[in-house]
Amino acid sequence: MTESPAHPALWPAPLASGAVDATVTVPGSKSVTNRGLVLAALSSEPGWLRRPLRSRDTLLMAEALRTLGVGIEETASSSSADSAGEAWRVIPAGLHGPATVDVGNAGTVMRFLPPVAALADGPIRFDGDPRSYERPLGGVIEALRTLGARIDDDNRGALPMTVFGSGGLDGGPVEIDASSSSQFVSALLLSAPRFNQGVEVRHVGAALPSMPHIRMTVDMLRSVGAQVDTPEAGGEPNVWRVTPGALLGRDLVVEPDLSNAQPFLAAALVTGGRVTIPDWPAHTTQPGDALREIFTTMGGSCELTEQGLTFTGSGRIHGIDVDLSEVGELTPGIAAVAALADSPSTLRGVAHLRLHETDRLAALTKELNELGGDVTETADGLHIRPRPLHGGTFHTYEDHRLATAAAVIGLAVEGVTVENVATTAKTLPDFPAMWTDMLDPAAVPARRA
Ligand SMILES: O=C(O)C1=C[C@@H](OP(=O)(O)O)[C@@H](O)[C@H](O)C1
Ligand SMILES: C=C(OP(=O)(O)O)C(=O)O
Repeated sequence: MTESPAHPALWPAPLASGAVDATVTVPGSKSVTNRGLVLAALSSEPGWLRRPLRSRDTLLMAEALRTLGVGIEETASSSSADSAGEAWRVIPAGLHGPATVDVGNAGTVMRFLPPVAALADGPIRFDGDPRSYERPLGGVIEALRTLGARIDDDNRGALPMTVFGSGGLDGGPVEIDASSSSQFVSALLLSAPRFNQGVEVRHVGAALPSMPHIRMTVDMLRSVGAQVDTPEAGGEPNVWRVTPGALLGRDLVVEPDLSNAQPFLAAALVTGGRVTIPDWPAHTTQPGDALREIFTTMGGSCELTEQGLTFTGSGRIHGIDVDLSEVGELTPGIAAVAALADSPSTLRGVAHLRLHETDRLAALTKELNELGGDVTETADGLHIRPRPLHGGTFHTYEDHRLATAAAVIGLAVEGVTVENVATTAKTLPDFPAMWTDMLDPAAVPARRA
């Protein structure tokens, strides 16, 4: 539905002239912002989101909630905790249809909002980018039907579709195969305090990916007063229960997006330099926190201080054999670094990436090989044997993480151009400028004047 840029430009990825040495302030987490918006919209009193991410995915979420009747005001923040000085004030209201929701290609919007729509009164139509029609949604649709919703999915198990909200949902027990996306489970849990009977979600089927994102859902639900039973807390494996009840309006400061910190940390690794990310949380459910260990194994070292996380490259990059099923969204950035390493890598546990923004395994294989790489797809990941790479056009398939991965390669390989770098707007609209600033921090005041 939303227009993509008509002629995606070619962006010459800058070659690093030496070791980077920069402090990079990374905007808020997509996953936290979009959960925070949904929970605030379902609360019984107004709340705040401070330092929210403003990117395509989060603006689509905010717009969709507004369309349903929720008040979301842009406001200068009064909190000293918010040095960015910006916040969203969310004012819950009755949820109404008819309405149309544009999900773009945001997994969080296309999965988290259908349960919200089932609580509205009136039909809510869901549509999005062509790729959104291909991304898995059937589990959410079937689960909502089991819980009492009426849904017309003309594409049978996918978008576009209409949820005929009836002002409430029975809820109760439901089985779901969420092996294609953890967001199925998160979606049902997030709205469940508002279901008449709450929910008992039982994942059946193959392994569930992205567990940290489910923990994020549970933590954020609890922080607004929801009662959630989890497998970790001594419950049954693969079963989550949410008790019905009112949610509190909270004041939430959104953490920096640690997965979006990845290309900048990778720059330190690839150039043997140093990058500091301020406000790196000491405790977090974000999967990006795993980069501390993964990139250290690949050749750097890191230190968490009051200034943030400082990652220092050693000048050597090592291959890695790693199961990324918990942190799948880090795969493109790890693959980029692995292609520049001094030994082969095996990335495992990420078959579900074939159904992300693009088929990430196929796209990484093709694009790295076209630059001279030697990458093969496995059933559930990639084998990457580093080779000397050459310049060329790196296609991004409207995938923000392909674009940032290409920029990492471009630091070390002359003549890499990135097709449609603007696709980074999905979660990081300022990426090209942030990248340039990182490479030449001394020139930032002049550039920004
Ligand atoms: O819940 C979330 O915020 C997310 C969960 C993960 O989805 P999958 O489980 O579909 O990989 C992740 O890849 C995505 O970027 C964000
Ligand atoms: C998989 C991703 O996004 P989405 O939320 O659209 O699933 C991602 O950001 O890597």
